[in-house]
Amino acid sequence: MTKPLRVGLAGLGNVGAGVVKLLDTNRALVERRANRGIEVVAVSARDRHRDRGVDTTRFEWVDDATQLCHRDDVDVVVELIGGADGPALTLARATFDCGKSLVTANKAMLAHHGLELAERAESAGSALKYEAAVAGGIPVIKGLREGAAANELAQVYGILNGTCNYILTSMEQDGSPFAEVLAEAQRLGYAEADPSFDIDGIDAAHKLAILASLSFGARPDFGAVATQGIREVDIADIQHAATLGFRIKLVGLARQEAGGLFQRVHPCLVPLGHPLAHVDGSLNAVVAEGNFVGRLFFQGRGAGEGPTASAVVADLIDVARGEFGPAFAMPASKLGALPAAPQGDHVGRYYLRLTVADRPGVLAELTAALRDESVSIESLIQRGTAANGGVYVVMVTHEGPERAVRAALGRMSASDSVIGQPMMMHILDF
Ligand SMILES: NC(=O)C1=CN([C@@H]2O[C@H](COP(=O)(O)OP(=O)(O)OC[C@H]3O[C@@H](n4cnc5c(N)ncnc54)[C@H](O)[C@@H]3O)[C@@H](O)[C@H]2O)C=CC1
Ligand SMILES: N[C@@H](CC=O)C(=O)O
Ligand code: NA
Repeated sequence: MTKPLRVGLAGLGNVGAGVVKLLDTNRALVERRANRGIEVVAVSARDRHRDRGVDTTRFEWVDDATQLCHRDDVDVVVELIGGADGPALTLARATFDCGKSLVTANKAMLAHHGLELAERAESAGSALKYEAAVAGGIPVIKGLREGAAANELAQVYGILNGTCNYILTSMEQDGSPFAEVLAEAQRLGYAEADPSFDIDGIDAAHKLAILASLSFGARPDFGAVATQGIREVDIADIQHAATLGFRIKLVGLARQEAGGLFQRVHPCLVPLGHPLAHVDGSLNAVVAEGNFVGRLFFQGRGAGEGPTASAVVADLIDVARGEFGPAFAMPASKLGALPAAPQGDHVGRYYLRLTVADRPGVLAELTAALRDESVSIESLIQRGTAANGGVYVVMVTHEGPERAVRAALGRMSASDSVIGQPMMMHILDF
């Protein structure tokens, strides 16, 4: 049998410790599948003595993670530090400079520097593998890069952040307060080091930039993703949505439109009949639509130690087998800089929730604003009393350009009758 693949592991947090546990538990199986052993030889983290629930003292300790790739006894580096820049990026560059392969779960780094890293990997004849970076344990990178490679993809979208999905599901099912559920998601190891990356949609946007690159042959471009998180989603919105036959999910969506590549992360109303509506807790799901394969639906655990380690070790098995290939859908030199589609051109139905003073004539004011922007309404309900003493007015528009709906909302917000910030959300209609 070929000599074992020797791993230098940078980062021993949730995911790093999970990788060590998985390799311990499934050692013989991994060896059979890779046709050679996979052995961690050296590790690096911030704190040498922390209890990680697994023995890491048997590995060589390296204070400076960058040194891992320079060691003669390391064939492949696994980067599980995190962060778009800083030590993770330094290590990734150094690994390719050393002519070695890199496995990473770092979506932030790939969304910002994916093209550069793919070019470096190709020049070095090395592999850049990142299955864990998008939707944790779900094999969606392999699914799109390999399984769907023969298809023209019309759109790719899904629930890409386990922490947000866990929060929205708990708010809906138990009425739990936002802050309490976020703390629980952190305890369970789902959240990013800075959880605002989760709740502000940034983490999902990192993943969407990677999915868009794989799906449309674009260079990963985090800056082109319009991003809105879940901070403004109120428990009242969740209840109104349920009354109307929807669930609220944070959805990342990329599609080719007439004006270019549309990329957005935003809370959406998902009809109960759509499979995404039933993806709950820390589960993630990705939908891709190909011109020959039709609709693909990937679902599974998107965050946490075990599922993420599963994806990291799957990549290590690829490297052990010598299965390299381009990092994204095609060689880096062929990835295009696609123009971004104007967000206002997006056509769809929208949910609008306003809190208004309970007095005559208010509804007439609101409907006048909609009429002036040529937005037509499919349904309108006035219900419940908000905490600020106003009443909720909830509307669902007919399909139309987003620009017009935003303009109408702007007019409505300017009215003295509207209290506080209105909420506007997209309805997922495909
Ligand atoms: N936790 C999850 O469910 C998932 C995490 N990821 C990604 O995996 C990566 C790791 O995430 P977690 O394990 O959750 O983070 P974590 O915060 O639990 O662990 C980070 C580790 O990196 C170490 N570290 C920090 N600076 C370092 C440096 N300069 N040199 C060496 N080690 C250093 C820390 O000591 C710690 O052991 C991140 O890129 C994250 O976005 C991806 C998918 C799921
Ligand atoms: N913080 C992320 C972890 C996985 O990528 C999430 O909650 O999805
Ligand atoms: Na994955």
